[in-house]
Amino acid sequence: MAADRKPLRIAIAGLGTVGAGVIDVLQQNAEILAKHCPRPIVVTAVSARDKSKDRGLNLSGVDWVDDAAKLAEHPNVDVVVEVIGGSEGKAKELVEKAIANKKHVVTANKALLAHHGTALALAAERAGVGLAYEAAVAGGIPVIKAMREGLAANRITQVYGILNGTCNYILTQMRETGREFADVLAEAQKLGYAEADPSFDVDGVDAAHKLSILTSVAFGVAVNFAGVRISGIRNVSAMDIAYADELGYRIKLLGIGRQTPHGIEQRVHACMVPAASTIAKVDGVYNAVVTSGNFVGENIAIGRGAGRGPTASAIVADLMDIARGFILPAFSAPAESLEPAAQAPVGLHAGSYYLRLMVVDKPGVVADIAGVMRDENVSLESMIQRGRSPNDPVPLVFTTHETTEAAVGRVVKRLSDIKSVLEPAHVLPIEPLS
Ligand SMILES: NC(=O)c1ccc[n+]([C@@H]2O[C@H](COP(=O)([O-])OP(=O)(O)OC[C@H]3O[C@@H](n4cnc5c(N)ncnc54)[C@H](O)[C@@H]3O)[C@@H](O)[C@H]2O)c1
Ligand SMILES: N[C@@H](CCO)C(=O)O
Ligand code: NA
Repeated sequence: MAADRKPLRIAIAGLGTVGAGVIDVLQQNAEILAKHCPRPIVVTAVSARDKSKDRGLNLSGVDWVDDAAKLAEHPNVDVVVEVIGGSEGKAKELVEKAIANKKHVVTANKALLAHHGTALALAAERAGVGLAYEAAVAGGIPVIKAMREGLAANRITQVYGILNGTCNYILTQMRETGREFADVLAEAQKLGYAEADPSFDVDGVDAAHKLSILTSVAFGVAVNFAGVRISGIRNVSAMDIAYADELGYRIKLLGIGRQTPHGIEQRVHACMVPAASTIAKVDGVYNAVVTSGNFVGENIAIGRGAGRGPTASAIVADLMDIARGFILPAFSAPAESLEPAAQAPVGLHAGSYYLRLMVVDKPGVVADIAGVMRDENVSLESMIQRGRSPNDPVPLVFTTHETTEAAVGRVVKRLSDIKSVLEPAHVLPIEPLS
């Protein structure tokens, strides 16, 4: 059968880090794309906030549209590439209108999909168009493709990983160079890794957006962002990073999705992982996604999770799939069948924990703390107490044997009532990964 060689006409909404990257890939890799894909991919229209800005891009012959939503009804557009960002506003309006006008959508917008993914997937299926978003989860790593296609024969029991490049970059730099959090964040922003509002990165929200999408693809359920228990890395201090090293761990911001007997567990938080584990060695802007399938076993993908090139690479691959006529349901299962799933209660999470307390160094303080742990049935695995300073707060570090999040929560609350404990406890779960 003769291949369809009609150009695939695309519109790009947003010409920032990712939008400009898409144009780079299409132009610089034109030859390789022509080899791999029967239909040329041609940019016919663009929209961004500031028309006069010099972006160093060659946009000759490309139609500039002031209102991005108008790209949805542009007569010379088959696919809308949405790289504006944000779960509401112009990005949502554009994507909804594009689908309604039977145009395929490729997006890097995890916030939009985390909040409206199931409804958009349903609309796309009913309209007979593709909704592709490989760039939205773990940037350049083809994780959606891997899970939806390569691992499709498996029952997935768990998916977890490093899902935010900015946080991983910050934690790596803090550990390796001792630099301050704010300093490293500014650098991640300059490198184009961070979200428009970087609190989405450092408070774990971006990783939670991605996790909610991943769990939907992995477990065949409706996207449930509200079901993710979220915390970020703002409270991870140089002291915790040093103690992690001493205890044989690294601190990583992980997103973890698991099937449990109580429902689906979705968590994003900084945690300690064994220094010898694969994930501990994934540093800088790199992301990693580990999937467990009942026949394939464990599968690990590592690559750059943010930045102009890797993100654009994923978007152009999605465009090539559309050009090849290869369009799958957005979340593995047909959108019609995506049901909300029961979420496991947070307090039931079982595991070991690291607790750092800042205390007044006086007799009896350790006994008081140990008494609280005994009362709550939390068993200690180790304790580090170093240095003496009658005038300054001193750190006291504990690791526990397996307990529950609820029990640790009760311990933390009761410790705050002890006068010699000067700050709320710094708590990090310990994940026994291999
Ligand atoms: N930067 C990354 O590494 C990365 C990686 C994966 C996904 N993403 C996602 O890609 C999207 C874009 O991110 P970015 O880093 O390129 O952001 P950016 O801030 O660099 O670019 C955003 C672009 O959108 C334009 N824009 C904003 N509001 C607009 C509107 N109302 N109409 C038309 N254009 C508008 C801006 O002018 C700008 O050109 C976001 O959803 C982000 O979460 C980014
Ligand atoms: N801000 C995101 C971009 C990639 O999704 C990150 O740092 O991972
Ligand atoms: Na990806």
